[in-house]
Amino acid sequence: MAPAYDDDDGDYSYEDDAVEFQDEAALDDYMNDEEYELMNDMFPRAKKDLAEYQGWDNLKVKLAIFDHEFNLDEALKELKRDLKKKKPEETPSKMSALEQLARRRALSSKKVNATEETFKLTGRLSTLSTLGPRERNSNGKPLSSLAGRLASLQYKRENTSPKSPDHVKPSHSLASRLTLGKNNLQEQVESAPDSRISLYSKLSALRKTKDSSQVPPMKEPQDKVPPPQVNDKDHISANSKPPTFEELGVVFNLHALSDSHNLAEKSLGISELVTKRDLKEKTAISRLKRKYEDVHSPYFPSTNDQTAKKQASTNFKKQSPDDVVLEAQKRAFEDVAKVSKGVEAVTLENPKQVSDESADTDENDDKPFSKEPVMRTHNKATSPTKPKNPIDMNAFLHQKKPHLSFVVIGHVDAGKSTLMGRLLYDVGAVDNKLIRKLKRESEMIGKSSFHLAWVMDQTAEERNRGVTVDICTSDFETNASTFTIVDAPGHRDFVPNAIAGVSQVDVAVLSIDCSTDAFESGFNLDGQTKEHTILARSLGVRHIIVAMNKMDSVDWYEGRFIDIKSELTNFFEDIGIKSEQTSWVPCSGLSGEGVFDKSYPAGLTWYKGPSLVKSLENISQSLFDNESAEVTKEPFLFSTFDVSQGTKPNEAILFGRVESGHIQGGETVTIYPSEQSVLVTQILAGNNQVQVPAAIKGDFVTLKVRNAYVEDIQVGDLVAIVGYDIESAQEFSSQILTFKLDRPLLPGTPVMFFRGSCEQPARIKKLVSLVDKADASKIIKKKVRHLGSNQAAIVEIELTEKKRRIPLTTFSQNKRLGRIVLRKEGRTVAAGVIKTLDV
Ligand SMILES: Nc1nc2c(ncn2[C@@H]2O[C@H](COP(=O)(O)OP(=O)(O)OP(=O)(O)O)[C@@H](O)[C@H]2O)c(=O)[nH]1
Repeated sequence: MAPAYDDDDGDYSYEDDAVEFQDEAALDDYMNDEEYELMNDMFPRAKKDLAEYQGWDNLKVKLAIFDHEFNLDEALKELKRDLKKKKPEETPSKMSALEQLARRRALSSKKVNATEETFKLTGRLSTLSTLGPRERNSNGKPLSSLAGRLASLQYKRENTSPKSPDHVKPSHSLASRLTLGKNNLQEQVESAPDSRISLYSKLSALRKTKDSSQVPPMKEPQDKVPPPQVNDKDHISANSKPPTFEELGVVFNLHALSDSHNLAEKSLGISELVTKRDLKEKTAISRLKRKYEDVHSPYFPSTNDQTAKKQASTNFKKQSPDDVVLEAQKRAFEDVAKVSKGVEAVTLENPKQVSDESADTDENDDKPFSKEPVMRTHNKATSPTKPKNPIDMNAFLHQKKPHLSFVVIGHVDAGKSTLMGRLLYDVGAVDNKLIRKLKRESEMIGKSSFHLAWVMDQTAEERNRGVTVDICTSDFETNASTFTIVDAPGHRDFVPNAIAGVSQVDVAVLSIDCSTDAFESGFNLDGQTKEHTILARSLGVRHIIVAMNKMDSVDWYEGRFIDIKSELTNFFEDIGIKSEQTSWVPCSGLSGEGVFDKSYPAGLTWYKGPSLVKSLENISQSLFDNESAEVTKEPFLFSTFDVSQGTKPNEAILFGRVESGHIQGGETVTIYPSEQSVLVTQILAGNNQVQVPAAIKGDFVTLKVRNAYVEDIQVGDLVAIVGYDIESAQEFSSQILTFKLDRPLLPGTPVMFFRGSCEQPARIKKLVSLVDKADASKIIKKKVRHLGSNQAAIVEIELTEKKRRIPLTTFSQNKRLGRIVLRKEGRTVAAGVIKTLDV
């Protein structure tokens, strides 16, 4: 029978002695915390002890331990009585010592040979000169794996070379790097001169038959090169030693590697190959194919077990979650590039010269778009409606806990998700059952340290709304405050999502990986620590809490904390973040010290400040104290992060953030730019979407509205109380500060415009003037031809998506909604504020 749950003390209680468990998960969930910990300690030991036995599974072993009340010896005794021993040949420990030695030697010599051969081949693929000789230890064993060396070479290239316009950066994961390398190799082979392609076409064709879904079809050379002739001299017998590429007469022309501009895109860096000598086609190709696949299999060096190897290779050939998102990003940028191409073709003097090809067309209308926006507007209400059950807002504010939204930013792998998973777990926002489930699932794929990071992902999956805005939010509560976490991905390719995330919050938690060398790689190289922080500053984040994370990995060493803090403080000063806007908390997301209430290790005496959660509570309270008075005076403004159709006709569900003022059920609001006035029927808040009587500035809520035309509402639309009009515009003047630029910004330069969750293709229409960075009212220069790095300027910006205007507010109207970010070719090029609309 199913275990019963005792709600009072949070423990499971036995209703019946004969409890049956269908699977391991059921037993895990049945145990209380203490039992679960004991089990986690004993179970691995039991498994080890039963290695020579067959016929057991995890549930059986766990049940035995559980039934013997965690007396491991007794449990094992009983299990061994019931189980059969494996046959001698299946038990390596039963082999004679000599046999074991012989087997080990045979295996290791096989592995060394394979690795050496692969290294020869790969060395040529990725240029030996760049990799350098492989470091070995005193026993002659390689110090780093081939895959590691390839990944590090790739990493160096990505981080030292300018990026080409449409470059989509590879995922940081090794698997993705190697997959990308494989694809780049393919692309380069496709562009190789026809006369040199014959061997490669064969390789490609072989690969294509095997994995047609992964590899794009190879272009056939225009003039086919006759197959290489085979003569006896060059005959390679099936029994001979596998040839190296030199023996096969194949060399790579590496001149493309010197082209530093394209280096980042070239991945493994092969541009051409030339067949020098003839070879026996069949044997050579099958060998090459094997080697090629081995080299490009991310799993190659790790195992000799063929089944495992095959399974792993198959798994790695599937698109990883990273790859799926990267692919979507790539498509999005391709669309932008298409639009930008059309935009570039337009001269400023004659903006209507959009070529027919690049002009956008409506699916239902074959005509190219006109300059006039295609947008349905509705009848805007002019008089407000009263709340259905009016409440006294002052009394409501008095009893309401302060609310704070924050984003977690930082370099890839800085431990952001783990930190948030830990935080949610420790404050009680996720239950034990979920954590145990995630632990089991992550252990199954050998990534047990990720189980806390999966907490954020898990909640994201459960909340469909994350899909549109590509960020996820999670609510939690402490005794003092309520919070909304906005999770921003660290990877460079997700910066647009990070912008959307950062622009929705009051505070940023900057996660810094304090482990040895990790901070440096996230900071000094082209990492996201700097870009995210600059974005946070540009988008009006009020306070940055620096979570000095992974301090457990440096034994809570104060010197490390001080070094990183001083380097970051200099950087903060450079970008105008004041010291009173920052707090510093040493912590470990993995083990929990410094996050909520887990105390620091006894040895850590140098930090006496608040934990991460306490720091968040302090800021939340002080912002609330300073601003709650304004809430009753400001007009209600709301930005939309997600829109869906309600269950009733003409009902829309809008998820977003209250940007100013307050709202109650029964009030009428207008949605811009479609100017449709709708009635707010319900306000829902929190992870459980509980109905609340009112929402105030800073709250993340869902508004159920009636009388809506859902098809005319989009992410990024603004909602305002009746009587407060919002302009919708396509052109505006802006005061911007440029970032580090590879190329100057010119009139006509296409950019991607970001305002909160709203993202639109745009272009710089006019450079009006250069202004003083400290005081924008001081004009330094008029008649500006281009903008370089780190310059402050007044510019006119034009949105190039003509079908729909977007609702805009100036900075003076709303400090948050008036902020913008401009990106170009995957890089943030400027940030600023909107000064005036429709210039
Ligand atoms: N020693 C130690 N390792 C940690 C800590 N926090 C995270 N890690 C490890 O660091 C790795 C990355 O952690 P994540 O939480 O996935 O990092 P992330 O910043 O969310 O990664 P992205 O979302 O890919 O940018 C995982 O292997 C974690 O187990 C910590 O406090 N101490």
